[in-house]
Amino acid sequence: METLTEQILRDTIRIRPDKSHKGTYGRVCLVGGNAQFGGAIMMATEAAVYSGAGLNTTLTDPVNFVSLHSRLPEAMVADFHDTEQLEQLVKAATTVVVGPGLGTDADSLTALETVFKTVTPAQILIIDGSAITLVADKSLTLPKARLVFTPHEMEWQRLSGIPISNQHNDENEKVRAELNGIVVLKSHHTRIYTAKGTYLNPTGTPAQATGGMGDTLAGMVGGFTAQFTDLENAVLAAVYTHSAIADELAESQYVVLPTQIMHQLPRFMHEHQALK
Ligand SMILES: NC(=O)C1=CN([C@@H]2O[C@H](COP(=O)(O)OP(=O)(O)OC[C@H]3O[C@@H](n4cnc5c(N)ncnc54)[C@H](O)[C@@H]3O)[C@@H](O)[C@H]2O)[C@@H](O)CC1
Ligand SMILES: Nc1ncnc2c1ncn2[C@@H]1O[C@H](COP(=O)(O)OP(=O)(O)O)[C@@H](O)[C@H]1O
Ligand SMILES: [Mg+2]
Repeated sequence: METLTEQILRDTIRIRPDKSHKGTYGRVCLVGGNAQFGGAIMMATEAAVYSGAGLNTTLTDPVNFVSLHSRLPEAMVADFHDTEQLEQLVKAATTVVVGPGLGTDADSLTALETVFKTVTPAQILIIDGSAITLVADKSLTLPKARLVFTPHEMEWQRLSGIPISNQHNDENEKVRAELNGIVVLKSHHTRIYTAKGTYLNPTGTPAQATGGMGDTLAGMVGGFTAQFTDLENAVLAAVYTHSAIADELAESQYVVLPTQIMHQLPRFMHEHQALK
């Protein structure tokens, strides 16, 4: 297992060429946020926007439209119950993030199944939170796409069948290979399983142990993968950055809020950008 270093930032975060526009930096489509968990998709969306994704559209329950827009006018919104619109927006995306605050009721399942039916092999699909729980509970067939799973240990237990106490590298890698994607197994020592290798994230702090922290990471993975070309590096850099910013803030804070992390992204990415 390789331990990540700051090098992953220089390998991934690019100095932007002058000759570029919003279309250059990818389209993220985020699906989630039922009436109970609107905050989750708002945090994921805000994290994608602050990561620098060029265009961001959020499909959520309409009860979340006003609150999302009032804090984040940069994002576009649509109703996740509208299957036709969901299909259109998924088709247009570079990266789709599904699951933060999606919930597990019949409407949530319909939205997830529509995403799975619509996404194509060239597209990146980040499967987080409730979407992981639904895949496990309903034994859903995964689509052919560039898949990235972001489970915490309990979600990984549901999806992989491996109890938390037995989540060792060999067992985890075996299930990752079956899933045919990248797995970000989140914990106090997050490990990332890819076809090329297994990585340990050395950054992170218990000050991060608060609701919405993973929703924020899912949005960042969305933003990074939509704009940086190497999928594996983009995922690794997002995981490293999320917790490295938390470490900085935890030097003077008892708890670090997800919204504080995302607001540091433009500054942190500026400090770590590099030429190819
Ligand atoms: N503000 C919001 O709207 C929030 C919405 N959320 C959404 O709520 C839905 C349910 O997700 P939850 O994760 O809360 O519920 P889950 O039921 O999926 O998992 C939480 C349970 O897993 C246990 N657990 C064991 N190991 C863990 C680990 N390493 N990390 C985290 N939990 C671990 C926890 O103790 C807890 O009992 C998701 O869609 C999620 O996105 C949450 O992210 C919380 C914030
Ligand atoms: N003690 C800890 N040390 C380091 N990172 C932590 C710790 N506790 C939680 N985290 C991080 O916080 C995030 C929690 O994700 P998740 O449980 O999905 O949150 P939520 O669904 O509430 O948004 C993960 O990135 C995890 O690595
Ligand atoms: Mg989560």
